[in-house]
Amino acid sequence: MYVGRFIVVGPGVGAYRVSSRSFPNRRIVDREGTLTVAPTPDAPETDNPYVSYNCVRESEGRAVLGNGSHVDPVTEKLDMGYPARDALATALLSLDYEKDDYDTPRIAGVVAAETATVGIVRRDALVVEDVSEPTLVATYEEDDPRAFEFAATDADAAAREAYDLDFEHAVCAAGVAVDDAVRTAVVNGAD
Ligand SMILES: NC(=O)c1ncn([C@@H]2O[C@H](COP(=O)(O)O)[C@@H](O)[C@H]2O)c1NC=O
Repeated sequence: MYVGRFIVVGPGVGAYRVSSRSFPNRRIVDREGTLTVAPTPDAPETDNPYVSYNCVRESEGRAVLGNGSHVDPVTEKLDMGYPARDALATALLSLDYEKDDYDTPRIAGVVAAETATVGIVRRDALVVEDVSEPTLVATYEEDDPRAFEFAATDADAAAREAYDLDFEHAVCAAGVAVDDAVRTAVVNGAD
């Protein structure tokens, strides 16, 4: 099954995977703790505004994950002191779903050591909820957050598990683990 981009978030652990039919020539680059989805050097030029963005950022001991430019305002709202629910709701609603051929939803999560919050804005809904166990939400098909079996407890394992999940067209994945610090890891398919 093809679900496009997806996140899995739960207290203390999270992952984000880029799956892509249309733009497979991409990778995740680690720039001092901010993880950025970027084209590989051999990628064809594109004017699609939705395929390069920060997919993981850190805010005061929490990790923010998501599939587009909304990751930045979610992080900035957290920095300002907004609760995770409000940071997600504000940023997702203001940017809304992507204005592409698929009305692609924006998905995001905030992972703290003991808590996690997941969000999606689709054409028909804005959903933001606190979750107490690993929870999946994706851009297509799996676009209602649901509890999801996810064994990883550290960042490397989370990135690997997300990359290896049985959804089509894996491109690259990021993992996060949060306890007294935020740790990140990356798996790039091209490596
Ligand atoms: N975040 C991403 O990495 C991303 N990659 C592709 N998209 C959007 O989704 C559309 C469909 O892409 P695909 O056929 O690869 O699933 C693209 O035209 C683009 O507008 C993205 N936007 C949201 O997921």
